[in-house]
Amino acid sequence: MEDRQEQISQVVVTAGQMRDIEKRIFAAGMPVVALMEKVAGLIARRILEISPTLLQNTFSIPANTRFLRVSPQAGGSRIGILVGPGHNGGDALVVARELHFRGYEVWIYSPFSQLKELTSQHLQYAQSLGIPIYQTVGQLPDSDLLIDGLFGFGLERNLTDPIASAINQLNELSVPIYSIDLPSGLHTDTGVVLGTAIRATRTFCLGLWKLAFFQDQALEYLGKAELIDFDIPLADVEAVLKDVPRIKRITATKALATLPLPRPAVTHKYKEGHLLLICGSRRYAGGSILTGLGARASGVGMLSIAVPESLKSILVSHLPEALIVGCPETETGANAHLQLPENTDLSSFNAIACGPGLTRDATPIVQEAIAVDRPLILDADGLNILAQMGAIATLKKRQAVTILTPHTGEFQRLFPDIANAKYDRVKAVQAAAGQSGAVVLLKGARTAIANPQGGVWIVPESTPALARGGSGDVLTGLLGGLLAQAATKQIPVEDIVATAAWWHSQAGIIAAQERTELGVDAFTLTQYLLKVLT
Ligand SMILES: NC(=O)C1=CN([C@@H]2O[C@H](COP(=O)(O)OP(=O)(O)OC[C@H]3O[C@@H](n4cnc5c(N)ncnc54)[C@H](O)[C@@H]3O)[C@@H](O)[C@H]2O)[C@H](O)CC1
Ligand SMILES: [K+]
Repeated sequence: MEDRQEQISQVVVTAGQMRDIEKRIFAAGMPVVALMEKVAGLIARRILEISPTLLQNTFSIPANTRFLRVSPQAGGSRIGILVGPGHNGGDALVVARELHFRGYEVWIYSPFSQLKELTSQHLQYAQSLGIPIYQTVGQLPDSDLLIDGLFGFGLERNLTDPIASAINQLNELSVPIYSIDLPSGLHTDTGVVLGTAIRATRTFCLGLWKLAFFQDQALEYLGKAELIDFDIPLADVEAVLKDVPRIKRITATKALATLPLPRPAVTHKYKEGHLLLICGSRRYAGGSILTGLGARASGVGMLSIAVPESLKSILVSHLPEALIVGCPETETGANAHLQLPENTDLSSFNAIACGPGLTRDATPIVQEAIAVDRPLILDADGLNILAQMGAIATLKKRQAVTILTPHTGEFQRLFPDIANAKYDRVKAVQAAAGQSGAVVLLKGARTAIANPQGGVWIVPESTPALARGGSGDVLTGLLGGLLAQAATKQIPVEDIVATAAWWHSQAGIIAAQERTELGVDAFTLTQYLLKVLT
């Protein structure tokens, strides 16, 4: 059983679920005011840890800093606290008080007249301490850091003036902004900007990760995100989430535990999976090589690659360990149909991955692959051809596992009736998996993987370095190899897909760190895959 911190770090919740979890905590006797003190105390401590430069004086902050008492005349930096009407504002006011007591020059921006009771009390106390309070942006003094406590997961509707234009002006100040729980203005679940939103330098997500953190359109507002764990009992999380399909972040711990490692001491190549790749065309020879290199990195025991006959020699030269199957080709140089060596039938493969570099002229071979009762991954033109065939009706006929790995454009062609792919990718991928019965991986800055029961894995970090032709081919090969190796094990397919996507993005991140985001072409990416594990 994973430890508490690992379990908490995987959980992703909606605003409603967070509210229900909070209600349980308060119903169990935890006073709201106490929780606010605890949470805001953790936030204040984290701010001081992150921004030692806030202390403009000669103090050096020892690593185990509790709160350093800076004498007021020491003239620490100026910190502006943005206070909203709800408990997000309450959190911010507690932070303001604590920083004030430690000698920081603090001021408060509180534009709302109607505040929740607890928030109003904290504001009153701040005022009694002599902390200056302003109601309009025009009055605000300079600052070196802003703490955004305007709105958290209680934001329900679009922001309007005056707060909307105030937020736009605050964004223009080009002063670092640390947001409490969420950048104010983001929808907690979809990450959609409700009118306008704070562009945070950092965001401290409170207690449990909110869905917004994994919606592509939120990323430019979140800044560097981290979780502030304030000891939410797992029992409360389970009680609220027990009957709903889980949305989880894939973590290194989970991904590494899903890999086919360590290998049994006694094994042989046929026990470590046999993968068939159906890919390539005269026009896109490289796609088949990249897919093969991705499969190689997975460690799969046996690799067969079916390509048009004219590509056979180049594949052999790049992948000498693979069995290259030269297939008849169409006059445009596409894979016409599968022609396996005699006495080899498709049931000898643990998994089939079909699509990279096929072109649209390879419909017959995609139909053959779909008709085979073996675990099947469809990608690239395999998906485009499936879309032409009608994805949902076609896949309903399959018994064996199907995995689809579309990017947004392919997704829309496959599932034209699923509208919200742009605004709520998690809901969209859940709908696609439910309707098609397939495990669907929707590529993006935050790739999401859903199973037909609605469970979702989200890959919580990636790199724009991967936005290049060919990186998807590498993922298909890597995933195919892991799927083939897992055939004899009882591992949920979506876990394998999430592990492949995590592995792929981690390789991109390491490569980008060493070579910049411009230096991660698909071939280089294949050379970094094993660096993730070593
Ligand atoms: N996660 C936890 O367990 C804890 C959360 N805390 C903090 O509390 C907020 C949630 O507080 P809540 O009062 O529910 O909502 P907000 O502070 O986010 O503010 C919403 C507030 O504003 C009103 N409102 C909603 N939409 C608009 C709008 N478009 N324009 C103007 N006003 C709007 C709404 O009526 C609410 O009153 C959470 O994020 C944490 O920061 C606890 O303090 C600690 C534990
Ligand atoms: K906020």
